Amino acid sequence: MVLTVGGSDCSGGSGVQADLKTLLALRVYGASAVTTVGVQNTRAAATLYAVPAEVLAGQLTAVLDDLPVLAVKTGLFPSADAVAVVTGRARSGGLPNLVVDPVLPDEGQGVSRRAVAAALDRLLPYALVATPNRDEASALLGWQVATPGDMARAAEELAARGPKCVVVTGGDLVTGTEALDAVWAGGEFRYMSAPRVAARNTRGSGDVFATAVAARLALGDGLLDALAFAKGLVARAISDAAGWRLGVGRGPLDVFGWSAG
Ligand SMILES: Nc1ncnc2c1ncn2[C@@H]1O[C@H](COP(=O)(O)OP(=O)(O)O)[C@@H](O)[C@H]1O
Ligand SMILES: Cc1ncc(COP(=O)(O)OP(=O)(O)O)c(N)n1
Repeated sequence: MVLTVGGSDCSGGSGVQADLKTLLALRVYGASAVTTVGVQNTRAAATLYAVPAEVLAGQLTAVLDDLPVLAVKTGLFPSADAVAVVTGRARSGGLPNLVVDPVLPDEGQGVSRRAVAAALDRLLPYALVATPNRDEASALLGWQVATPGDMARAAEELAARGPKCVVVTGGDLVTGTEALDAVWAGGEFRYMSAPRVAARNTRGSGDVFATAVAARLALGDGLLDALAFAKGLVARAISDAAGWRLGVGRGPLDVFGWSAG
């Protein structure tokens, strides 16, 4: 089973809702610890209502002290304090196969994006895998990650901070026909590529990708196999959702493959 730690997206397209659906699609039991409640939909960015740090800590204890968690995935945190709760558990060795998707909140409403990024930097040493997109990698590193070459350099620099593997995802990088991710794993670099799907429904693609990695690790895959599986799943799920009209904005992925029949 996998524990996902992240924000609630009431519209169901990202956050813990996307994670739990992805786990279900992969026949992996999922538990969740909610860091923040997002009021959001396909049109509007989230207004976040943080769950108190002690409630987050209580959720982690309730799940980890009882259930056989084989991998943990983290997503959106509303504050540095919330990240610190998870880092505390990680430090005591309690978070197996930790996949950190360093989703950053928007600045404002008392939220400091910079403080959350700094706190995530302290969680990274405990991660087996980190999966920042270009924007998140830029915030963590303090320089602009723009080109595929930058993504490669960013993956290596972030790996030097502790994770065994870093995938800098390039979902928003339109440079041709491929959706390109930069992977640093086991001291070696490679690009991971799949045909770019021309689709508007890509909400939660980072969540689906990172959760699929955690799920496959929990099922016993090696690291590179888990990454390859997740890459294929996310491309297929974006493609299958291409005809969906769930909300007027950027809609969710078809993780179950319903459209494919
Ligand atoms: N249009 C697309 N076609 C195929 N793969 C995509 C597309 N958009 C994103 N991906 C893939 O989805 C995964 C998540 O990447 P990304 O969208 O960058 O994450 P995030 O949602 O965190 O910004 C990556 O493997 C990326 O290459
Ligand atoms: C609650 C919540 N909202 C938004 C996100 C971001 O999801 P992600 O997959 O990283 O990015 P998009 O593809 O939706 O831009 C989240 N993780 N949690």
